[in-house]
Amino acid sequence: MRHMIEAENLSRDYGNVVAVNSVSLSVVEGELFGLLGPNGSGKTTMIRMLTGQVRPTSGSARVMGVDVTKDPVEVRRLVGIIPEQETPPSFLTAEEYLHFVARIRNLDSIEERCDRWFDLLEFRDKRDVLCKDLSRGTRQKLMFAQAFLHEPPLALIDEPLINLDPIMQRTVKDFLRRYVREGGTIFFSTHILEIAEEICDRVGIIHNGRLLHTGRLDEITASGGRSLEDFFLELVRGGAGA
Ligand SMILES: Nc1ncnc2c1ncn2[C@@H]1O[C@H](COP(=O)(O)OP(=O)(O)OP(=O)(O)O)[C@@H](O)[C@H]1O
Repeated sequence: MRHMIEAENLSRDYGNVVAVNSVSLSVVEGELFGLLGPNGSGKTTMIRMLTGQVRPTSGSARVMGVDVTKDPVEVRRLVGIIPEQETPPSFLTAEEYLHFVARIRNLDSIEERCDRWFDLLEFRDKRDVLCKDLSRGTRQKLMFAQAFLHEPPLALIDEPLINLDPIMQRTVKDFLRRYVREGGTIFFSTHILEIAEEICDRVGIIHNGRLLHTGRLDEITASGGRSLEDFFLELVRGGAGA
C-alpha cells in the first residue's frame, strides 16, 4: 500500500501559539481522509505544512515521497490544493484563470480539460465572467477546477464545501467519492461533521494543535450506535490536548 502522506511529529508555532503540536499521521493511496477540529485547532496550518506553504517548526513530512521542507515546489507540482478562503485573481475571467493554471502546469488539451470542469461543476455560463464578479460559490467551483485540472493523484482541500449550495455540495461529494474509488487520494479539513460522516473513510480529530484520535469512520460509529458528533464532542470536551 502506497503512503501518500506521512507526517512525523509535525509542529508549528506562531510566537507563543502552538498551532500544530507534534502530529504524526499517514494517509494511503485511495483513502478519503478528513481532518476534523473546532475553529483554530490547527487544520489550516497542518494543510499548509503538508503543501509546503508553511515551514514546520519541527518534525517532518513526506507527501508522495517528497520531503515538504526540502522540496516544497515539487510537492505543489504534484498535488492539487484548494486553500481556505482563497479566491482566484479578480482581473481574470473564470476561463482565463483556468487557462493560466493549465499553462503553468504545462498541460495539454487545455480547452477540453477546462470544458470538462465547466460541465462537471455546472458553470459553463460563467466562463467569461471576471472572477471578481462571480458568486462565492462559483469562485469555490473554480478553485476546485484549478486543483483537479492536472488530475493529481492527491488533493489537499481546506474546508471544501463551505460556500456551496446543497445541490453543488452533492455534486462535489459525489465527485470526491468517485475520485477515490478510481484510485485518487483526498486529504481534507472541515469542522462540519455531517460532511465527514458522509464521505470519509478515515478521520483524524485535532484540538488545540494535538491529534487526539485517528481511525476508520465505520469503527467509530460501529461501537454502540455512537455518532461521529458524539465521539467528537466527547474527545474535544474531555479536554485532552488542552
Ligand atoms: N499566520 C499566523 N500567525 C499567527 N497565528 C496563526 C497564524 N496562522 C494560524 N495561527 C494560529 O494558529 C492556531 C491554529 O490556526 P489554524 O488556522 O491552523 O486553525 P483551523 O483549525 O484551520 O481554524 P478554522 O477552522 O477556524 O479555520 C490559531 O490559534 C491561529 O490563531
